[in-house]
Amino acid sequence: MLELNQISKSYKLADNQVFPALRDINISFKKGELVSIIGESGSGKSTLMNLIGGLDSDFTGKLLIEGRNIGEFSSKELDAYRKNKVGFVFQSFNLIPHLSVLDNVTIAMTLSNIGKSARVARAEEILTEVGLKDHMKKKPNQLSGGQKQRVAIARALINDPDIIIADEPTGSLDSETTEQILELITNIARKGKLVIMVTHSEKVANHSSRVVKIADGRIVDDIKGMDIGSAASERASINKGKQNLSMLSAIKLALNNMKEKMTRNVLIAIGASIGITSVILMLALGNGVKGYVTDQMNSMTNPLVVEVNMPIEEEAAMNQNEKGTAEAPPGMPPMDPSAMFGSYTPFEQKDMDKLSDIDHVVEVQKGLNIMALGTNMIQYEDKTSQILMVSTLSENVTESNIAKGAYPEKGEILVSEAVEKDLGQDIIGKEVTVTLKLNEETYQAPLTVSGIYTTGSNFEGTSNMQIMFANYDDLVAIGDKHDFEIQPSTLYLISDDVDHTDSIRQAVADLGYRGSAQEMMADMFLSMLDMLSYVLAAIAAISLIVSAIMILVVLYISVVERTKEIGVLKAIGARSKDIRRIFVSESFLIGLLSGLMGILFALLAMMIVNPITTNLFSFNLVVIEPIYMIAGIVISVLISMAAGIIPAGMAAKLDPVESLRRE
Ligand SMILES: Nc1ncnc2c1ncn2[C@@H]1O[C@H](COP(=O)(O)OP(=O)(O)OP(=O)(O)O)[C@@H](O)[C@H]1O
Repeated sequence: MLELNQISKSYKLADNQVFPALRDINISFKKGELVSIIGESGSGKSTLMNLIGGLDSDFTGKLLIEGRNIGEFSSKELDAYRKNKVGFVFQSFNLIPHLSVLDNVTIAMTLSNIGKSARVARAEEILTEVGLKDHMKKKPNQLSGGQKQRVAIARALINDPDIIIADEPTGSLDSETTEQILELITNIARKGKLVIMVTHSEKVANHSSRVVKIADGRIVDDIKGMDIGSAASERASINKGKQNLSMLSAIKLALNNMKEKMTRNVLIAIGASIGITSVILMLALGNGVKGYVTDQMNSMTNPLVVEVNMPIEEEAAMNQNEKGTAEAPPGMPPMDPSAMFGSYTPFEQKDMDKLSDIDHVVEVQKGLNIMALGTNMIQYEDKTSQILMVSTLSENVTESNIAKGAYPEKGEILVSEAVEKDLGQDIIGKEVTVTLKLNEETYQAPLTVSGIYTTGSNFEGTSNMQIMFANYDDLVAIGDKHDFEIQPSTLYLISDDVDHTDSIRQAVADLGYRGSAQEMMADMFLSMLDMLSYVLAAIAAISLIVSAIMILVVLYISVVERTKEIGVLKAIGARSKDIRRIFVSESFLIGLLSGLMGILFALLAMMIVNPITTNLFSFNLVVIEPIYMIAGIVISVLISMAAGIIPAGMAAKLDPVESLRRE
């Protein structure tokens, strides 16, 4: 069944030296034998077992199993050989501490993706055989030494292998338990399996059917032992499973590993969640503020109207600055400094033609906006109000902007609350004297106040200013009276549909004209917000990098801690891929956990912050959309899995022989 031909094995040492551990081994084994390998410490017993067990295929000579040379096996064939043809029993049991007896025994079946019911059925059968049927649910540390070794034997037998390799199986047991375990092992051989066992104990060797002595890597003796007899061979009718560890089983195994180190994993997830929380909050904050600004814009302006101003000419701006009149008053957005009477660039017919040609524009209305300090005023009886802004009425001023009184007809004006304060409460319906400075000359005209204007928004700044709205035609008439032709400083394009307003606005910008001052302010505000988002994004990025490193370190530690377990899994037949899969699953789970925590913290922050901002500014600062939470989870999982690649690769690459040797 098993034949070793001219087997030699050397270990490479430093400085290109080699140490010959096995030299020219020639031996063959039959089914039903119980072979004891004896020899001094360091004689090469374990080395030989590793070769036979398929843990080490780096040797010279031929190691034939049923006529096929293990030395020529592909790594896939070698994995299958370990999984299905050999079973390992170790001196120190090497059970996986966080798995139950049942799971320890069936791990090889899990690695073959065999269903739970089949696994349990087979485990019951095999645990009954070793006398541990009632201990299936226990963890290894709840068992006695003898019981642990029985579990290990059950694990070795689970896939009904042809060969059992036992490295000092009784080395850690007292004499009574040794007897029981030996009986169990002898029984296995009797039923037709080949059992090869390393031992230091003569008593144990005496129980076997054959004793092979090794010294200095050579076989020095090969004698027949006692007759152990034979029993009917019972081949288990089990499905050995051609498949491999499924992702789901890998996640289950990973979950089990993680439960073992619960506190550590939760702490890591909390640490990693900080980055995720900041990502979600960053998005939610931007969303909240943008929503607020857009709302405010919509409440201040008519959604069908696009305001158009002439582009600011650098020179005009410079001149105005020198005159010192271009400074916007506090609380007011920066104004086009040229929009002063007599010095602004008016719209010409060709501008109007161009603008009215824009798709979906149904009408172009003319308007005038004059900002000045100390030149325009309204007088009523002995009271005077200095007007900062003289504007014409447009579709932008609607009924919602009328706080009191009525919308102005011809010959009427609308004044802001600040003007009302200057001129007295009873100003509505009264005729006032409006003084305007046009073209460096001062003109006066009597007009009637029809109502009080309000911005209807939270931008308190504008409602505290002295603003007057008049009909464009009235202003033109005042100009006409003095032979001064008024030309529009502002045009209002009326859209045929709310949905087309944005495209019109874009077309206006493309033609090189400016939008409204509010739009400019909102744009400025939004670009400031963008900057804030970048800062938050940088914080988030840094914390994500930190969490990636944290996860990497923790998984690295986990690999180091579980080196032996990885060796056991490999001996049982786990492929490198399976080991990687288990660790990648672990990083996936950490990522998932920290993503969920990140969402939780972001929601908590939202619940704390929003009531405060609602109270102060009547809007929700943090607006979390479901897509942000999904993004949080996805980012978290991706980062965690990326961090897991290195440790998982390390675990996958571990050499089973060395891992098993690890104390
Ligand atoms: N990875 C290695 N690198 C270098 N030398 C090694 C390595 N592993 C084993 N050896 C050497 O090979 C020889 C055989 O070792 P092996 O572990 O097979 O001995 P053993 O007979 O099983 O000993 P013991 O009974 O003490 O377990 C020893 O001299 C040991 O120092």
